Amino acid sequence: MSQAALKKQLRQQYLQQRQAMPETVWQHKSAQICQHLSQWPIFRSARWVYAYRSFRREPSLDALLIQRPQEWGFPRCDGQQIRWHHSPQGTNPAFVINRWGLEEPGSDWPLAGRPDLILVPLVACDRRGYRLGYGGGYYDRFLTQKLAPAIGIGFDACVVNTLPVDPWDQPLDGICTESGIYRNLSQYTSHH
Ligand SMILES: Nc1nc2c(c(=O)[nH]1)N(C=O)[C@@H](CNc1ccc(C(=O)N[C@@H](CCC(=O)O)C(=O)O)cc1)CN2
Ligand SMILES: Nc1ncnc2c1ncn2[C@@H]1O[C@H](COP(=O)(O)OP(=O)(O)OP(=O)(O)O)[C@@H](O)[C@H]1O
Repeated sequence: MSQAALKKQLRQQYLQQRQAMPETVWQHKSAQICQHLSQWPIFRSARWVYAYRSFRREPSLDALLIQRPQEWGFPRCDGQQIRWHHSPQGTNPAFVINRWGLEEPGSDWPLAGRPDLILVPLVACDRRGYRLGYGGGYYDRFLTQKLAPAIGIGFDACVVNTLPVDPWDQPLDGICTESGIYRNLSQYTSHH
C-alpha cells in the first residue's frame, strides 16, 4: 500500500473512532484539556494563541475562549495557505461556514499578530510528535515557519507509537490530551 493510501486509511479509522464518542464524553474530555492548558505557564504567559473551532469532534476549546481575555487567532484556508485572523474582543463575530462545514473567520476580520503558542488539532499523533491531520497539508506548510511552539490537541485514544512519516511532516513540540500536557512526548505513557 502506498504511504498516501496508508495515511488515508489511518485517518478514516481515527476519525470514525472519534465521531463515535458520545457527546457527554467529548464535553468532559474537552473540559479536561482546557483545564490543563489554562494552568500551563506557557499558555498563561502567551499573548497570541492560535487556536481552531472544533470540527468533527475535535476537542472543544470553547471554555478557554470564553474564560481567557487572550488574543486568539483562527485559521482561514486561502488557497494552499492558512491565514490567521483575530476575533476582535468585546464583539462576538459570526464565523463563516466553509466548504468542508468548518467554521472560519471572515476574510474581512483583522489579521492576527505573531503567535506565542500554536494549538494544533490532531486526527492522530505519535510519540515522536508526528501528526496526522485531515490531509490538506495546511499545518505542515504553516509549521515550517516555526513561529512558536506547536502543541497538538487531541484525545488519548489518538496517540499511537508510530505513524507513517513523509518528508514534509513537521513534528510537534508537545501534545495536550485529557490526561495532561506532554512537552517531550517520550514521557507520554499510554492511557488506553
Ligand atoms: N478545526 C480545524 N480547523 C482547521 C483545520 C483543522 O484540522 N481543524 N485545518 C487543518 O488543516 C485547516 C482545514 N483543513 C481541512 C482539510 C481537509 C478537509 C476535508 O474534509 N477534506 C476532505 C477531502 C480530503 C482529501 O482530499 O482526501 C475530506 O476529508 O472529506 C477539511 C479541513 C484549517 N482549519
Ligand atoms: N511544506 C510543504 N510544501 C508543499 N506541499 C506540502 C508541504 N507540506 C505538505 N504538503 C502537501 O500537503 C499534503 C499533506 O498530506 P498529509 O497527508 O501529510 O496531510 P496532513 O498532515 O494529514 O494534513 P494537515 O496538515 O492539513 O492537517 C501532501 O500532499 C503534501 O505534498
